[in-house]
Amino acid sequence: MIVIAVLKLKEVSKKYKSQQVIDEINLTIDHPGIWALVGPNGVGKTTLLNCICNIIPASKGEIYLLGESNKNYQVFKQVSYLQDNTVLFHYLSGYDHLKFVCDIHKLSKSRIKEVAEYVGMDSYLHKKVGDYSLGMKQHLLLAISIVNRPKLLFMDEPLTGLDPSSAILMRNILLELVEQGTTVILSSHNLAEIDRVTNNIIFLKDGKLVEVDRLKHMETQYIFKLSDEDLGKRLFTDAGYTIQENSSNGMKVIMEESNLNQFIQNIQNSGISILDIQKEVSGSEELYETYFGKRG
Ligand SMILES: Nc1ncnc2c1ncn2[C@@H]1O[C@H](COP(=O)(O)OP(=O)(O)OP(=O)(O)O)[C@@H](O)[C@H]1O
Repeated sequence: MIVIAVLKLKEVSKKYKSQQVIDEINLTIDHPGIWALVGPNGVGKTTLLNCICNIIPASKGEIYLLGESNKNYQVFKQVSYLQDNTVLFHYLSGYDHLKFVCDIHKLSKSRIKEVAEYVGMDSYLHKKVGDYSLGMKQHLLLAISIVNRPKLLFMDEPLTGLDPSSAILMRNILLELVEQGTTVILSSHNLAEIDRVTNNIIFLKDGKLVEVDRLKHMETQYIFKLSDEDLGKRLFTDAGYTIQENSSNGMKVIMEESNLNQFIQNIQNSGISILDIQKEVSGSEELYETYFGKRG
């Protein structure tokens, strides 16, 4: 059986004058899920998404969406792209925008109300976009991008301006879309939120993509605060653990969860008390630091 890739990039490059932003990248995504495109400001995430969606032409290479070339505009019946809010018209209402998109996709007007309710913007649907807040515009962009129930959805910084409850709503909507078979590729700087929705991270660095399965890099660290630090240090070293950090919070060690109880026993048998134990699971933030160095 031939499996048609949801997204396929073949040797794609993009140059602005002499600046090589995307450099002969290859990528195949062949099953539904969420992929996060991550990299520092100015690295080329928007450029790449724009090339994929044929908003700007790639300088070189081939791009296939749902098995079709991105030059075949028909494919965009099933593909959506949530761009930044500069694509919105201030003098039109949310309803006007959605009506326009529904007309293009030949969807009935009832879908406008349905999607507005779904993303929580029904109370300001008829207001002019010029009077929207940043978060309200983001809700509208989300509504526009999902109104056609896309099979493939690209999102450039979808969390911009969202308050915590809107971010939770966005997360739930993304997870629901994936359950229904949609593939989502989103760029975001919000690594904590990315960790909540996916383990598939694609780093963009020096024009190249690095695909990472976060699960394979996840480490559990425990911070132990003990009544006797010197004896504690010796216990860790004797058991073969390296203390990663020693601060007023305690001593941080990488330890598999299955070894924790045994180690607690060792500590208790040695006669010292455990004042506190905290657990930390490394996420995209730590992975990001290995590729790009510490943030801020
Ligand atoms: N139209 C353009 N003409 C010339 N250079 C451009 C153009 N658009 C973007 N660039 C340059 O390409 C590089 C990548 O920009 P891009 O907006 O794709 O980065 P990004 O990763 O999306 O950044 P951010 O995280 O800040 O949104 C930057 O150096 C930018 O200055």
